[in-house]
Amino acid sequence: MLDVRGLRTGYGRIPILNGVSFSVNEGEFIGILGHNGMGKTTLLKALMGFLPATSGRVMFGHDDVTTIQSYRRARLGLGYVPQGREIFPGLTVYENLRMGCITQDGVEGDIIANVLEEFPRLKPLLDRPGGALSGGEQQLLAIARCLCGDPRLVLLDEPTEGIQPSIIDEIVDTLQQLRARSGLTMILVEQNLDFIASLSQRILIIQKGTITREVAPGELGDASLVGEFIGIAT
Ligand SMILES: Nc1ncnc2c1ncn2[C@@H]1O[C@H](COP(=O)(O)OP(=O)(O)OP(=O)(O)O)[C@@H](O)[C@H]1O
Repeated sequence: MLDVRGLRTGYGRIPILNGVSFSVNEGEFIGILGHNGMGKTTLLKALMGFLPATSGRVMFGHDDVTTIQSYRRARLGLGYVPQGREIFPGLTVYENLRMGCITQDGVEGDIIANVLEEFPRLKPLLDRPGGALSGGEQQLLAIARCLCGDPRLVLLDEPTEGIQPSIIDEIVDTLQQLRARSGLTMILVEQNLDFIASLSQRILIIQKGTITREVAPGELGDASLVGEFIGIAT
């Protein structure tokens, strides 16, 4: 579904991604792990087209999306849930979901009702300002808003950051159900090893702007591997 070859990008003249190559099959959940500052968020931004590729190629299905604008990538089925969630705090939960429908031709109310079936916790909160939700509820809202755009591949950046454990479990359950029911594909950037291990089929390790290794979820229990390649204490 996604094939990335030799992708390079950076900020101004500072190179951050130095030739990233990997591929994702339809229905797969792929985790990306790495030290702080290794380029995980930069990779997701480059895949969405928020940062231009300086070289390399990104194929999404049969489409070469390397140079096309972000809104066209979204229309082709790429969805993005940014780090920090970036919901609209002054808009209600329902209005936030309406924003997610902007690229869609269907009936807005039907799209939102359909998505809310997977997010029962949001149903009683529809009239509440997004900024009045807890961090976990905001994360669920950000994922639900993304799904209103009917993505085939979702890029999810550090969804557990600053969120209490009970809602982290709920996010895991929600994403597992989505995978089972809708065959969603996902690239997940995370620092929470339990979270990434329970959702990912394969985990790619990013070091200094390249993918250096692929590990199975079970290998994240190996403290020496985690310390050497990921730098997170278990
Ligand atoms: N807007 C920017 N301008 C210049 N440099 C940036 C910018 N955003 C990020 N960087 C730098 O790019 C590098 C990669 O950042 P990135 O956010 O992709 O890392 P990350 O692996 O997602 O880290 P974290 O786990 O801390 O979110 C870092 O050195 C960072 O300081």
